[in-house]
Amino acid sequence: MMSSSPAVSVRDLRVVRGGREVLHGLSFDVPQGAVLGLLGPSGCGKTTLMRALVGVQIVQSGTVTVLGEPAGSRGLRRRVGYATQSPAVYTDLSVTENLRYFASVLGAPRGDVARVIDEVGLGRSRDQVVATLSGGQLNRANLAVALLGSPELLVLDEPTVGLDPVLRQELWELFRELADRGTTLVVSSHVMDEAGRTDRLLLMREGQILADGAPGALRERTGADDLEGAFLHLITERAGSPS
Ligand SMILES: Nc1ncnc2c1ncn2[C@@H]1O[C@H](COP(=O)(O)OP(=O)(O)OP(=O)(O)O)[C@@H](O)[C@H]1O
Repeated sequence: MMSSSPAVSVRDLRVVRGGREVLHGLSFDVPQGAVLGLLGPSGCGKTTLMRALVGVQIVQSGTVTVLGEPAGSRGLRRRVGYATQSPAVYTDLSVTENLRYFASVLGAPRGDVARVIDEVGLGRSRDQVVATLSGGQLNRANLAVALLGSPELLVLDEPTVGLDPVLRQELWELFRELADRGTTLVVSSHVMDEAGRTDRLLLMREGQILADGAPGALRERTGADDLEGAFLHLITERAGSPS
């Protein structure tokens, strides 16, 4: 059951970067235990929005409430996990050494290290130095850090980039399992076929929300066979309507 109070609530969020407004007044909620997909072309503002959710982005105006507190509050530090696009792990340490280090920094239980290595499927590479991992393994090591401490909200910036279809599927299964246990996930992607695995989709374009809803409902509303078609339909519709 999803709880009635949303895990994330964003109202009229405006962000300026490099002297230019890049998020133009976004509003949306993410229910607890939902997997929200953030989709849109490169540069549309996905990373900026995620930075605002974890509280590392200076915002011009609007509010971002996470688990009942303003984004970035001290009390949220252990309750929110964030995996950035560029891996934060140390290249000269092994996978296990990295996770032990981050577990101690985050105050996560030591037993978490083995759990998260298993969850991301890096068991066979646990003692490998990060510099020698493949791109996909590196991605998963980075994701494992975000899973330490079992945060209630996971914000994952393109976690499946560079992974083969089998690994991508495994990771989406993990996201689903985490959501079933009550974790809320915000996952960005620019791969449309991944969007169908989410509970809710936020389609973004040029710093605005084009659509917000369940993948099936978006397909139905636009009459498109797939989400790629739905996305294109919405862009055309928007272009044709007076704003
Ligand atoms: N440090 C920065 N200074 C100035 N402008 C920036 C900065 N970082 C991002 N931007 C601009 O903000 C806008 C949104 O960028 P953002 O990284 O949020 O997009 P994105 O949707 O995550 O793209 P991608 O999928 O390529 O990661 C872009 O126009 C980008 O050029």
